Amino acid sequence: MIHNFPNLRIIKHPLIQHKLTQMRKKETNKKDFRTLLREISLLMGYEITRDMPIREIEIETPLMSMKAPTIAGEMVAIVPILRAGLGMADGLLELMPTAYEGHIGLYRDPETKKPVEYLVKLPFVDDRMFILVDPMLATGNSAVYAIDILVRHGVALEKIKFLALVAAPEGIETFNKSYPTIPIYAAALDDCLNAKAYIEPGLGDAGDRLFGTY
Ligand SMILES: O=P(O)(O)OC[C@H]1O[C@H](OP(=O)(O)OP(=O)(O)O)[C@H](O)[C@@H]1O
Ligand SMILES: O=c1cc[nH]c(=O)[nH]1
Ligand SMILES: [Mg+2]
Repeated sequence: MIHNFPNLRIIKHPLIQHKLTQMRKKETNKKDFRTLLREISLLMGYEITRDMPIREIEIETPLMSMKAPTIAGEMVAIVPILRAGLGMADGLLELMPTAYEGHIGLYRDPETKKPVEYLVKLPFVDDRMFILVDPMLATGNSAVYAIDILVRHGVALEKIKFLALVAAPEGIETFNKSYPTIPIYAAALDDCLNAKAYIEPGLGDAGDRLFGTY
């Protein structure tokens, strides 16, 4: 089925695609699942920070002074939606060790599929770019709820990017009902949700595979 999601950017880098396939395999163990998620997130982080602002500063090399580029403005904030988002934050922090990190703890009520909030801790806004991360965009309820929190916290819509690993069309539909201008980066757009609102073909329960829980 052809979808038209203008704010969806599927990152097709061969290494990302290869590693995602490895993650999807049901026989991939917790250790490899976590390592692969960190590696993919680092690679996706490279892609989504292409438009970071740069400014010139005066420096001295061992030979002479020069004007050199450096990252401008406030350092980005990486905000994983707990728990599975933590697996993606690892890779982004490896790429940007000085990034600030916030946390939004949500779990999806098994019955209602609605998010239940259990923790919110965020850095000061200071005109900072906020990268919200969660591997799975299934119904989209968690992502929308988390962005609602960022907006209430004072983050401007144009300062928010959403980074997922696998997205379902239903999740993007829901996301775009509230936030059609916020870019969604993903490694794959899968087919649909099953009766339990799991993404098909998907990769199972990201949090449980990451932490060995059930
Ligand atoms: O788009 P949605 O339908 O909201 O589903 C996506 C959310 O569901 C899963 O989290 P879960 O509630 O299983 O918690 P966990 O990450 O701690 O495992 C997943 O990690 C996403 O956060
Ligand atoms: O497929 C899915 C859907 C929601 N949450 C997950 O972890 N996996
Ligand atoms: Mg989760």
